[in-house]
Amino acid sequence: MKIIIGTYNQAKMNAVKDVFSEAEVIGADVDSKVDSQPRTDEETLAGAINRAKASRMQIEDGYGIGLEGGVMLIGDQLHLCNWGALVTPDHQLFVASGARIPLPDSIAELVMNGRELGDVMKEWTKLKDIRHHQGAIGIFTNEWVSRKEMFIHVVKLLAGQLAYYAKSE
Ligand SMILES: O=P(O)(O)OP(=O)(O)OP(=O)(O)OC[C@H]1O[C@@H](n2cnc3c(O)ncnc32)[C@H](O)[C@@H]1O
Ligand SMILES: [Mg+2]
Repeated sequence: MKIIIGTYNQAKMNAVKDVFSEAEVIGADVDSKVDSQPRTDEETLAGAINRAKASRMQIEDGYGIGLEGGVMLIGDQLHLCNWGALVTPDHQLFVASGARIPLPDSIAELVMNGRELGDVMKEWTKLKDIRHHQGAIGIFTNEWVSRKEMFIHVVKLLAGQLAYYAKSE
C-alpha cells in the first residue's frame, strides 16, 4: 500500500506512519487551495480534502491523505480545529475531524488580526520547530496531547472508516 500525504510536516507524517505502519508513506508538496491559516471549520475541511485529492493525483495506484490545522470561532471564542481526508485509489473520499480546544485570548487576538498560528506559537514559545512537534495543542494541554497524537486520532478515524466500508462492499 502506497500513501501520498500532502505535507512534509513531521507531526502529520509520523501520525500517518504510525497508523498505516505497513504502508509506504511519501510526503508531497501539494496546494491546499485555502489560506495557509484556515479560519473556519469549512475552510479547514476544504484544505484537508484538497490536499488529499491532490496527493491522490500524484500516484497512479495509491491513496492520498490530507491533514489540515486551522482555527474557528465558536461564539466569540477562537478554537483550534483539525481535519483529515483520505482518497482511495478509486477516488472514494473519507473525512474526519480532530480535537478542538479554545486558544488563549492573547494568541487568538494575533491570529484574528491576520497572523499564522504556527508563527505566533514559534515566537511565543521560542520553539522554532513547534509545528513539527507538540504544536499549539501540546502547549495548551500541558503536553498531554501532542500534535502527532491528535493527528493519529484523525488518521485512525479515516483508517477505520476505510476498513468499515471495504468490509460492507
Ligand atoms: O506544512 P503544512 O502541512 O502546511 O504544516 P503546518 O504546520 O503549516 O500545518 P497546517 O497548515 O495544517 O496548520 C495551519 C496553521 O496552524 C498552526 N498550528 C500549530 N499547531 C497547531 C495545532 O496543534 N493545531 C492546529 N494548528 C496548529 C500551523 O503551524 C499553521 O500555522
Ligand atoms: Mg501550513
